Amino acid sequence: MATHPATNSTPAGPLRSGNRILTINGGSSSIKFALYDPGESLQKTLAGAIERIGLADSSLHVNKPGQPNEKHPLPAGDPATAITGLIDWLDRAGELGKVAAIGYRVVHGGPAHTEPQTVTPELLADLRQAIPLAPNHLPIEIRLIETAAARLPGVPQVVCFDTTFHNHLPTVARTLPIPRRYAAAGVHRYGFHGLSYAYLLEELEKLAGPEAARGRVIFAHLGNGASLAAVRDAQCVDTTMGFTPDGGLVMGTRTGDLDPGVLIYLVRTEKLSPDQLEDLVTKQSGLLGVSETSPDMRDLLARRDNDPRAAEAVALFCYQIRKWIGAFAAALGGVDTLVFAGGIGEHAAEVRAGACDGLGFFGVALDPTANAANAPVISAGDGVTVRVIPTDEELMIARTVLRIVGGNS
Ligand SMILES: Nc1ncnc2c1ncn2[C@@H]1O[C@H](COP(=O)(O)OP(=O)(O)O)[C@@H](O)[C@H]1O
Ligand SMILES: CC(=O)OP(=O)(O)O
Ligand SMILES: [Mg+2]
Repeated sequence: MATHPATNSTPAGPLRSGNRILTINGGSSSIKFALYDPGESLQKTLAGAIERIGLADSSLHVNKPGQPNEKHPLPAGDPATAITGLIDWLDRAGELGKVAAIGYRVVHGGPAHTEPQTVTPELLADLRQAIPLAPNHLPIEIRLIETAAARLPGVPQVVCFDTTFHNHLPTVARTLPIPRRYAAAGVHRYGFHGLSYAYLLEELEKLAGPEAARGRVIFAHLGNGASLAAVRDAQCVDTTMGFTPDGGLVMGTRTGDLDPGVLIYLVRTEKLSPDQLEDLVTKQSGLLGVSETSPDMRDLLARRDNDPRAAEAVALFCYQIRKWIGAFAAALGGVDTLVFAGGIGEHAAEVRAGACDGLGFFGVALDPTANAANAPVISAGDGVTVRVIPTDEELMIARTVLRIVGGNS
């Protein structure tokens, strides 16, 4: 196959202090980014996000360590416009010329790509083939890679997959109960949010020691997309998301697990096309569908005293997390540590309290004051240690880039 220079990224030698690694974490409504100096301690020099992509009031938020946060209007009708705007802004800010490598979070690499690697035309072709496995994420992620590569030709690019953390799921957790021939074609549980889980596991070891990190741990990554992972002896033994990031726990706009009979019913009675069905279960459902107002937990918590639909959406989210904690406690044979992370997990005390409510029978009890303060440890008593750990997918991407593209000078 002919190579396209803009997307044929090969390592360009060791990264040096003063160079920058640009990390890009693209989602359906936001793009998070960061710049790292690849010197000794891999220091973050700048971070930010483009939010509300596709809406009239999209904006660029920038945070430089030790300086007040900046917010700039940035027209971003679609992700390609957003990334172009970001690159233009980095150029004006004098940062673009320092970018010596780019790392991307890519949600799904399909069956063929589960380990981080440099970007090649062949990889991009395979990612295009894998779009039906993550239709809400992959088209955007591919556009981001292509657009950035065209603006920064010759700069090495590395992709890091969300699925890598779950590569060794036990067969019993990996298997979906459909005819075996589909499993052979790659239809099985993959699991996602793996960069976040890998970071949280490392942080847990730093905070609580190797024994805790090798114990029975349940991680709850609760953001717009949300999942839980059960980890024992530092290996993932099960996770809520499945073949696509649409499964498992109810999410902002995604159903999570749903009786397949509902899908058959909708196709039969409403004559929905595959695209319409996808839009229904991935964009109109979840917290948005139940509340009829918003997919955003902040909005729902603010409304729930006056709007029973918002209250029901919050209650459903908490109830499902509690059920998954119970299920994963069974899978692990008990729980030593429970970790909350992600925008909701890190900031919404009410959700953590709701999720843990009634779990005292197996040793989960929260300290209400610590929980309200989003403290690092929010449990009471000597049962399960419940922690809040801010996640950092960007740092995991930067570390991977450094490993693949070249060491420190
Ligand atoms: N202070 C807060 N209280 C409650 N929810 C919050 C708070 N801050 C952020 N969130 C929620 O976190 C979610 C976004 O999480 P995030 O991890 O940033 O999402 P993603 O990376 O999946 O786009 C939204 O539902 C938002 O309302
Ligand atoms: C996998 C997934 O759902 O990612 P996000 O939470 O970023 O949408
Ligand atoms: Mg996220």
